[in-house]
Amino acid sequence: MANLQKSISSPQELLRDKAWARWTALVLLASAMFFAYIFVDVLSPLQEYLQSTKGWDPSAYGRFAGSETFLNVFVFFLIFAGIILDKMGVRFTAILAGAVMVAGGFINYYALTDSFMESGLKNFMDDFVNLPDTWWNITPFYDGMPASAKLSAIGFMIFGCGCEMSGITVSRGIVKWFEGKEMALAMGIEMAVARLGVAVVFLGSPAIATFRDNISVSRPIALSVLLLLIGLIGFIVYSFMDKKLENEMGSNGEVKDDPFKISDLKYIFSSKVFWIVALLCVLYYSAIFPFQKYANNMLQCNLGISAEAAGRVFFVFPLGAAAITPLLGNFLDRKGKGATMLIWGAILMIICHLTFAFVLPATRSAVIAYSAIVLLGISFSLVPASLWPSVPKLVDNRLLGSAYAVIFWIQNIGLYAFPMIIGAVLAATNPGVENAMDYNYTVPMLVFASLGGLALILGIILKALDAKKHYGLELPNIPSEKSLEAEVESAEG
Ligand SMILES: NCCCC[C@H](NC(=O)[C@@H](N)CCCCN)C(=O)O
Repeated sequence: MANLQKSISSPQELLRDKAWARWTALVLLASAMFFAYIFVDVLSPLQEYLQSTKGWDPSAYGRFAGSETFLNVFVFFLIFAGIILDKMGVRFTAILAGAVMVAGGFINYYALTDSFMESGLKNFMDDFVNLPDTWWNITPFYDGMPASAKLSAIGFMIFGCGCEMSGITVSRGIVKWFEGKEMALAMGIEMAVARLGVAVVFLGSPAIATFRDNISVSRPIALSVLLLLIGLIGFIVYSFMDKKLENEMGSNGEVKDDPFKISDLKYIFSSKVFWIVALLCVLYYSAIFPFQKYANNMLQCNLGISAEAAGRVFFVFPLGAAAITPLLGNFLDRKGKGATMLIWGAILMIICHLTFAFVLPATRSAVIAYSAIVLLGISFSLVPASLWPSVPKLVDNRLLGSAYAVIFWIQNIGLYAFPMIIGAVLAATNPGVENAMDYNYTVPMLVFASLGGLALILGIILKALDAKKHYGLELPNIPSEKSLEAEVESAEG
C-alpha cells in the first residue's frame, strides 16, 4: 500500500503534501467563512428589537433578509464571480471577496447607528428610494420601508456578493490543497466551522445587543464587521501560501485547469442530472437559510419566551450540524450512499417543519422544540455533507468551478425570494398583529415543509437516475484498500 502511494505521489514534495501546511490553509479559509456566517445571521435573533427600536415590520425585515442575494441573482454577480475565480485564481478572488464583505458589512452597520438616523442620507432614503409595494417590485425597497432597513439592505446585498464569492473560492481552494487527500472531510470541517459561526450568533448577538440592559442592534453588527476584517487578513495570509504552492506546482510541471469559457456553460445547462441537483439544492436550502431568519421569532411566539431564550433553543441547530457534518463527510468518503443521505435529509426536514407548524403551537413544549431542532440539525448535516462532494461525480472536473457558481446562483434565487415570501405570508396570515411576540407561524412553516416535500421527490428521482446511469452517487469517494490492492494486482497480472 505504502509502495503504491509512493509510486503515484508527485516527484517533488509540494507544500500541500505537508499536513501542517494544508490544514493551516484550511484554518485560514474556514475562519473567513466562520466570520462571514456570523455576519449573515447577526441580526436574525434581533427581529423583535429591530421592530421595537427601528420600526422594521415583518415585510421590512423580509426585504432586508432577502437582499443578501439580490445582486448575485439579478445582476448575475455569482456568474461573474465564477469567471473572476477561474480567470484570476483563488488568492486574488479571496482577497477581493473579503474586501467586498467588509465594505458591505460597514454600510449595514452604519445604517443601524444613531448617526445615520440624524443624517441627510436618511432623509434622502426616505424621500427618494421609494418603489410601490406591489407584487412586481422584486427589489429590496418599497415605499414606507424604514430608511435604516433600506440602507441595511444595500449593505447586505454588497456583503452577499463577497460572501458567495468567498463560498465558491473557498471550495476551489480546498480542492487545490486537498485533492487526492481528505477532501470531503476538509469540506465537512469548513462547513462545520461556518455552522459554529451561526451558533455563536444565536447565543451572542442578543446578549451583546442587550448588554447592560441598553438595547442596541448596531453593537453586535459592529463587532461582526471587525471579525470580517480579521477574515480579510486571513485571506491575505492565505494568499502567500497559495502563491508558494502555485510556484511549486509550476516548477513541478503540474497541469493547471483549463480556463473558464462562457461557452462551457452549455454543457452544464444541458445536463439533466445537473438540473435535478441544482433544483434539489435550491428547494432544500430555501427551507433552511430563510427559516433561520425567522426561527428565533417563531420559537418566541410558539413558546412565549424572550429573544435570548429562543436563541438558546435554536443554538443547538447549527451546533448539532457542526458536530455531525464532518463525520458524515468522512462516512461519504468511505462508504458512499450520497443519494440516500439526500433523501433522508429531506424527510427529516419535512417532519421538523410540520412539527413547528402544528405540534409546537398546540403543545408549547420546549422538549418538542429541542427535539425538532436537533432533527433539523441532523438533516442539515446529511444534505450538505452529501450534496457538495457529489457534484464532482456529475460534472466534468474542468467545469467544476463554474458548476458550483451556477448551483450557487440558482440556489440564491430561492434564498432571495423566500425570506420575502415568508415575510409577506407572515404579514398576510397575521392581519392587525402589532406585537412581534404574537405571530402565528403555521402557514409560513407549511411553506417550508412543502419545499422539503419537493426536495424529497427530486432526491428520489436522483437516486433512480443514479441507479440507471451509474454516476456513482452511492459509491464511496475513497476506494477501499482492498479494491486498490485488487486494482494493482490486476494491473500487474
Ligand atoms: N464550501 C462551501 C460549500 C457550500 C456550503 C453551503 N453554502 C451555500 O450553499 C451558500 N451558497 C449559501 C450561503 C448562505 C449564506 N450566505 C452551506 O451549506 O452552508
